Amino acid sequence: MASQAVKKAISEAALQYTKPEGKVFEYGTAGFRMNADLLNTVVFAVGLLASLRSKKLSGQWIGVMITASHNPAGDNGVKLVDPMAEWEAYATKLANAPLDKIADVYDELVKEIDVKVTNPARVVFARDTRASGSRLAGVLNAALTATEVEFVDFKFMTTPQLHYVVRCKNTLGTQYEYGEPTEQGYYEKLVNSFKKVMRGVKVQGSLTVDCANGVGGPKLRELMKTLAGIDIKVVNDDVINPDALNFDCGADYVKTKQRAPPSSKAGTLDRCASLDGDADRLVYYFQDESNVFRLLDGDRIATLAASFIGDLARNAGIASKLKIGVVQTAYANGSSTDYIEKVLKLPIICTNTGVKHLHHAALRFDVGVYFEANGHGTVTFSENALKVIKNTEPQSPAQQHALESLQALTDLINQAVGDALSDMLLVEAILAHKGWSPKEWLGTYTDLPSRLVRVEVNDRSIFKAYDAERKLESPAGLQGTIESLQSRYNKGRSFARASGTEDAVRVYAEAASRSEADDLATRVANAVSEAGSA
Ligand SMILES: CC(=O)N[C@H]1[C@@H](OP(=O)(O)O)O[C@H](CO)[C@@H](O)[C@@H]1O
Ligand SMILES: [Mg+2]
Repeated sequence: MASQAVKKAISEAALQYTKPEGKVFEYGTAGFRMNADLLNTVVFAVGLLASLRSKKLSGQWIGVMITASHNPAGDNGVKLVDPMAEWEAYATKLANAPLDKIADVYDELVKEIDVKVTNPARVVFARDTRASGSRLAGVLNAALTATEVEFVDFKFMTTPQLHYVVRCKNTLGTQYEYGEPTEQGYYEKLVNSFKKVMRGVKVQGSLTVDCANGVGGPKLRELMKTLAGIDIKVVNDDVINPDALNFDCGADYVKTKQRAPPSSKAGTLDRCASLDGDADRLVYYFQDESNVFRLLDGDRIATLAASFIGDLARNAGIASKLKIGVVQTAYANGSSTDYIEKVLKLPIICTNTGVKHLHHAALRFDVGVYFEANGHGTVTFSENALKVIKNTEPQSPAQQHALESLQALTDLINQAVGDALSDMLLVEAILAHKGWSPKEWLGTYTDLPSRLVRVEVNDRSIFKAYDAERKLESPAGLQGTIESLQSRYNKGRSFARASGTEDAVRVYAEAASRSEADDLATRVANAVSEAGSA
């Protein structure tokens, strides 16, 4: 049971805030995310939750990130750094508790989760550059203070930087020590490993990086202070104008609109990349000789990384000892799936949408390459993989070079979470090794034209998916309709699922030609709309 003093402190702190009337909160795929004005009590609840979670894990460091990623500047959000399926329900419960009862709900959870309240609790938190961030950090501070948590406020950080710090703090002094738990430690790890991976090769040409006017901008500039060997042109790094964030720029804009930010001045065949608002998503693109916009999305980064790591493993003579695999979602372009299976000859797991599902599945491989098509992703290395890479005795200089490159990759890649800055260095290193421009990268396979449509319905919860969200079990009959529609198109594939972050159903369709993909998407969207208004 929580002490009377703690309960009193929680009540007093909570009553400084006002709960938005009639609003029901739910912890979703991306934590809590909404208009920043509604978030005080939600952030307070997450502070209490972080305290419970840390105590439950005997004082392990828990990370809390205040961000709304690619959402408009007026939104904000909050999420815990570690994936926590069953804890989402506790988060929801605390967030919806009336403020005068929140200390009692906290206490009920202490009992329900069986938390030893005398355990220490430790939390680190950070925020992106949104104007509302400092107010919300203050709320979090109040919740952590009330529950007597030891905490560190890292101020501005990218989401992956906070993940990095959490992992470093929790592995300090163990055999899995991940690095120095500071922002500087993060840059040093990236810069040093990039240098090692780049031994003997050079990055060709420049890279223009659109930072979505978010926290990635200043952090990329910080990284560039010690990073050698790449000519990076930073654009859209205005964090002063509060409305600029994600406006007409950023990874989400580029992926959704399938075009470069209007402000882009990049020339033909120039390599460009975009980050999202909290720098955990990355996409590449360029303008080809016919001035056609060409996107290199998460599927492309996954195939590039899988092919490179596969080659290195073969050159290092350890391919038979490492199970390399790729994890995708239903949104992956069918051509990328084909390429992975038929050309790279690697196994694929398809999971539900949301990085936590992909990350979890990736851990089933020794080297698990996972990316969502929209650019969230990374590569995980198992304990066995790390051991094999470290302990194999090279029999030739070529083998030694491959082993050293693999070793450096395990440091360059942020294994805690998908990280746009780390992924960017990975892509740059691979292109340099392969001697590829983005054109050769694009040439590995041809994407099927695809279309993503958002359909608003009365109640999206009636759309229940299965088979990694590729099929619908309800509303009854809809799956049959979708299948009969897609069978009419050459290479037609379509599915519908309720979004986890927006009040809508998403429809995806791909087919052999642009007009077929559009047509299939429209027809399935109509069927969804009809089923959703019944
Ligand atoms: C099709 C799509 O891009 N869906 C996104 C989106 O999820 P939805 O559940 O589709 O709203 O937001 C998630 C969180 O950022 C991200 O992981 C996911 O990839
Ligand atoms: Mg993001």
